[in-house]
Parts: sequence; C-alpha cells; structure tokens
Amino acid sequence: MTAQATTTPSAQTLSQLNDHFGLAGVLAFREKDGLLFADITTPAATGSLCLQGAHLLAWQPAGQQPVIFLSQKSDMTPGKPIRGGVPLLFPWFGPRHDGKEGPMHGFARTQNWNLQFAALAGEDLHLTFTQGPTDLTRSLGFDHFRLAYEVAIGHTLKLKLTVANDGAEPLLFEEGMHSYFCVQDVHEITITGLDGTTYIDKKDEFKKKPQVAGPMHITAPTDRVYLDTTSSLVIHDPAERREITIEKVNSDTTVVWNPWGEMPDIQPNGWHEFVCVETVNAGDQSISLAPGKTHTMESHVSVKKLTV
Ligand SMILES: O=P(O)(O)OC[C@H]1O[C@H](O)[C@H](O)[C@@H](O)[C@@H]1O
Repeated sequence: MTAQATTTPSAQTLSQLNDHFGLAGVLAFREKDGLLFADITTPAATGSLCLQGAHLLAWQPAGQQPVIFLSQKSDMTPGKPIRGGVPLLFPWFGPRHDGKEGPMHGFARTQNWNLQFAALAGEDLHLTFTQGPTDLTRSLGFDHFRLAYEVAIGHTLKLKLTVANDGAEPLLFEEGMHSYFCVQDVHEITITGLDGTTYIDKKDEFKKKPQVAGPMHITAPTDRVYLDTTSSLVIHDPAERREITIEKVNSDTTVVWNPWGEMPDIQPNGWHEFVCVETVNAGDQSISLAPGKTHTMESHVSVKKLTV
C-alpha cells in the first residue's frame, strides 16, 4: 500500500489535490463550475466522486454495466444537493425533526469534505475524506463532532462512515448512505432481504406496516423506512441479468425509495432507471453517542452477473 501525504483540514484546491494525492493513471482531480471531482480508474473498477458531500457519483466494476445512477439533470452547483449517486446524510435523515431549522437530510451532503488519504491497495483505491465543525454546522448546533468517510473502489464498493463525539454531552444523530442503484426498469425488479420486517410508510400517513412475505415489487410511489433491518439486501434485476447485493454493518434502518413519477431534476422517465436502497440509522434507531466515543456504519455493495 502506497500511502500519500495528509493535509490540514482547510479547503483544498485543485492543484493541492493533484499534487498531494494524484496517482498517474489511477486518480486525477478536475474542477467544473466551482465543484471539485475525483476520477478513478483501477484494474477492478472505474468511479468518480465530488468533494462536495464526498458524494460518490459513479462506480462500475470491470466487466459490468454502471451500478450507480446519476441524474443527467442533476444540479451541479456549489451548495446544492446532487440528484443520484450516494448522498451521504448526517446529522439527520429527511427533514430536521427537533423543531429547529436545517437543510433536508442534514449538512454533510452539501459541504466540502477534505481528502486526507488516497492509496491503491491491490486493485482497490482507498480514499478517506473528513469533515468537522464549520460556521454552518455551529449555526445549526453541531460543534463537537468529526466525521471520516472511507471509500474503497474495486470489484466491491465499500463505504464506511465514522462519527466521533468530541463534546461533553451525548451526540444524537441520524445518518444515511442514500444509494441510487441503476436498474434496467424499476417495474421489473424485486428486492429481497426484508421478510418479516416492519416499515413506516411515508406515502401513507407514516403508518407502521408489516412487510408482505416474499420478494418486494415496486408498483407505486415508494418511500418506506424499514425498522430493525440488519440483513443484506439484494436487488434482483432480471432484465439486466444481474443482482446487486448490499451488505450493511451497524445499520439498523433500511430505506427504499422511488418517486414513481417525473421529478424536475431527473430526465424524462429517469425514475424507471433506479431504485434507492439506503443504509441508514434513523428515527427510533438514531444514534446516541457518548462523549469521547465513535460510531461506524458501513455499506458494502457487490454485483453478480447472471448467466441464465
Ligand atoms: O429530494 P431529497 O432531499 O434528495 O430526498 C429524496 C428522498 O430521500 C429519502 O429516500 C426520503 O425517505 C424521501 O422522503 C426523500 O424524498
């Protein structure tokens, strides 16, 4: 493993990123419309990330079709959420619900992260991004935390978020990896791994419902928060002839979302082309982190090609 230099947690420039972390033929940085991007090529996969939100935009293992959906109409403007990829959500999921003001899904997805580490290990590229208190987070009441986000791009995609509580009081938070997965046609897919669970149906007055046994089909606008779900999830995509498996670590909540209709920042019929299966801790499964402690949550994604 070839470790690269680390930087101080200040805003990084394009030339600093390329000088400190660029790896010829493997990792290069570029700037477009005020946003910084990392482009990745390894023998095992290609990928790209935006430094705003440490937002994964693409991942394509060698020999596979793209796995991560990114809207062609997404806003790519500093400070605006990106539609698609893997938005990283912290310190709340959805609207802030403690009566205070705050952006949808928290501040982590629209703030710049600092790259602290980049190295090729075998065929996988490992990146570590960090974020800490800023004027914005302090104005929202978050002053004593640090985040580290480790991303490994290879045949498998590994995402790991670590939260540290530097304060004297417990740190209460929600967190999520809001992954948008490419599918051939959302009408044709099924999802397994949710049998025997209960979900909150955000499309039906937040009623709690038991999951119907057997593979889950999506047939209508879907926004479900599945509780106590630690098992791996599988997206079965017969038209694409593949299965996408999402293995979760320290995540008790799973969210399944598809708008089932047009959205202003998604191309026409673009909603047919993805399903969100999200690795989350939220609601009753929010985290209360004791002073001086850390918490990690992980999502590991792998793809299997079906031969029949
Ligand atoms: O439009 P966004 O802020 O990116 O949120 C997109 C969706 O995220 C999650 O899946 C929530 O459960 C949904 O209620 C929300 O609509």
